[in-house]
Amino acid sequence: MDAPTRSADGGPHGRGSDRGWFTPTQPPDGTGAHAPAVPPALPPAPAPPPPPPHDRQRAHEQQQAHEHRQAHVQKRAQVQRQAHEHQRPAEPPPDQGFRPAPDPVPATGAAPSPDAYALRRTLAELEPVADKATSYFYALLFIQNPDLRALFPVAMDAQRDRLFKALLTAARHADDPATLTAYLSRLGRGHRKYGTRPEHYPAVGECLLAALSRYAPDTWNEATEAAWVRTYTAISQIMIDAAAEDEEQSPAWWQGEIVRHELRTPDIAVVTVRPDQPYPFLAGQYTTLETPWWPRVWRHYSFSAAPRPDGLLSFHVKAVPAGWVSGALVHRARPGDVLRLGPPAGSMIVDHSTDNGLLCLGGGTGIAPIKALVEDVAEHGRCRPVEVFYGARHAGDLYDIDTMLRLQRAHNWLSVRPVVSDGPTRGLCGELPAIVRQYGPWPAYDAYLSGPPGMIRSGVDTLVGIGIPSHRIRHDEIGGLMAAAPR
Ligand SMILES: NC(=O)C1=CN([C@@H]2O[C@H](COP(=O)(O)OP(=O)(O)OC[C@H]3O[C@@H](n4cnc5c(N)ncnc54)[C@H](O)[C@@H]3O)[C@@H](O)[C@H]2O)C=CC1
Repeated sequence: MDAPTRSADGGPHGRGSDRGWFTPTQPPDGTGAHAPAVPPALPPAPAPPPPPPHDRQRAHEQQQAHEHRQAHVQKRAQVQRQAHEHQRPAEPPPDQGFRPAPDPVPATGAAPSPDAYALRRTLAELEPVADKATSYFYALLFIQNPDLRALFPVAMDAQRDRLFKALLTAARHADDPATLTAYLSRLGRGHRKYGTRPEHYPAVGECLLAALSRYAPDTWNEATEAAWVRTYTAISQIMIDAAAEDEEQSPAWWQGEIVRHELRTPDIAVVTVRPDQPYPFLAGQYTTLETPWWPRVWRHYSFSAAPRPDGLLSFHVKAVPAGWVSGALVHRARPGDVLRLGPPAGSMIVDHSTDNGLLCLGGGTGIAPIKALVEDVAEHGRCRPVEVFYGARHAGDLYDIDTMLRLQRAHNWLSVRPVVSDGPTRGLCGELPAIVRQYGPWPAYDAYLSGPPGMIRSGVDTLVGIGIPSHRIRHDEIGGLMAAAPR
């Protein structure tokens, strides 16, 4: 496809005036301007002393063990750095819906840059016709680039417009380079599993601009177009750089063979898979899964166990009505079936630098990452109090209560309280947040919430209301959760 003749004379990320329309640069060397601000990697441990000559075999084994440990330490540091990026405050969720800012003034009250102002005007005008603009964007993209169609699911359901939404989300944060870089880097890494390549970006950019100019004609002019070109160029570059950097360290996806499939209730299964190569992650994180029956349809699930010596990964899946992936994973999947896994993500990880207690709220299958956090605390061997409130609508929905009570018996620092909201119970009855409030206050606790978006919202409000500062409350993004709701 020919490069358009639009100009891009520098932009919010300092692109030079000679850049023109988007042109991918070489993969970064790790020191590029777009490298996310992350903590430095752990320093390498000193090499072991040279072995006596008579013990070469043992020395060889020691050297291998040392290299293995080094690789493990570096990998863990990489995962921690990536998790750190997720912890940035105000990081935009990947799919927060097509809700352009109605007012082109940023929430901070600071005056927007001219580019950000132009972008927000376009988005405000686009809002009422967002659906039409999205449809037009994809129609144009696939007509002009038929080969790109294969990167998307056969049925373009809710996931269909993720790309467009993400671009618009990014555009909204044009004046916040740190947030934007963290968000886009993660997006770029995550796009590797879709087969996205640098040469796809100009094609997408062209169609994006065509859709914007068609559906926001009143605010579209040469200056606006130049602002969008600059922004899209910067967005693309950050994503490409992050993907290239990630490519040196991780595969685009992993394959995982199902080795165990336990149906815990008629619609909830615990699925255990063996990845085809080591899969580094931290307890509390989540991944994306694709089944063989619905190619290119990916859904998020949390790891329900901390990293294990045997490398197996487990997930709790609830089949929801009309849920393609969740239905297949619960009702169709069997040992021997092979899934694909994306990279790990998420910042709901244990802060091991403090001895604060952990107050955990797990609602429904949201108990999965909470169980992983408990195992993580147990592995670190520090006796921090951990209080788990495990909520379900009915007593029969507490499908993992036996496991949680077994953990409680094994660890005297752990307390597990089942809570039922809608049905008869001999135990605690009510909504999780209200029950947790009754047991408070929780002055020396960090809070971890996982479950339906409504539970997280009211849980956060309650916890803040009883004095837990918001920086000590962790949960996955609400917008991301809604997009991630098992289907
Ligand atoms: N499978 C996984 O790995 C993970 C799943 N999740 C999310 O957890 C949710 C689990 O869904 P279900 O098992 O169907 O749970 P559910 O809808 O049966 O509810 C579980 C608990 O949350 C409470 N709750 C629900 N809405 C509430 C609200 N608005 N305010 C206060 N409490 C509320 C219920 O009373 C119940 O105690 C899904 O949204 C899923 O996306 C979250 C993290 C991991």
